[in-house]
Amino acid sequence: MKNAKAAPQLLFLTGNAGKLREIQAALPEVRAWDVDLPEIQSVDPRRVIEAKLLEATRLLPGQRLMVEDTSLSLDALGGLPGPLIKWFIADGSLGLEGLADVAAARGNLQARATTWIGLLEPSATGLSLRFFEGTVRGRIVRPVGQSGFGWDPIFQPEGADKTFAQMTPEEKTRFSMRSLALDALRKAWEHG
Ligand SMILES: O=P(O)(O)OP(=O)(O)OP(=O)(O)OC[C@H]1O[C@@H](n2cnc3c(O)ncnc32)[C@H](O)[C@@H]1O
Repeated sequence: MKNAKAAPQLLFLTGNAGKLREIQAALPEVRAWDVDLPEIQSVDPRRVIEAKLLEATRLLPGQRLMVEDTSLSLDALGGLPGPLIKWFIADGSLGLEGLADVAAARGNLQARATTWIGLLEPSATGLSLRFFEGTVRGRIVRPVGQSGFGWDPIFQPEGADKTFAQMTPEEKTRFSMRSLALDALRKAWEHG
């Protein structure tokens, strides 16, 4: 089995149940580690991921660790909020409606969603850190749909006529940035 060496101790550092569900659907051997680590602020997700992984491996040396960062970038805002999306859609902030309003008011609905996965593994020479990325383009629409999580209700990926939140989990998997990042990771595993 190609993934045999991935089992069973790949720890996914996350407190997000939606992300965990989707990652485990693709990689059932992944276990969650919901640890509260300081998160540096940067518009480069790789820097945020790397800092988290290095802190985590200090706490739990010798483990294979995974961190994932998913961002939503609006062309109407020059690529923001990107990795800061969580704060834009938090309660009391702009929210999904507000983001959709901004995109519509600026006359540009184009957006891209990107998942970065960082993998930190013990290696013969110390630690190996690898990144895997997946991006899909789409458009921002008024919130619609009940499934999924986060900003799923306002993102309609290219090639689909509904938002992630209107899709079944299988449909979202077919269109999602996370699937592309996971494909890249699996390819790297297959090639050793
Ligand atoms: O503990 P971690 O894994 O860091 O979880 P998080 O919720 O902080 O995760 P991110 O920074 O990657 O996510 C930024 C925001 O984007 C949301 N999000 C992540 N993946 C998503 C997806 O596939 N669809 C919709 N929203 C998503 C997520 O709920 C956050 O509000």
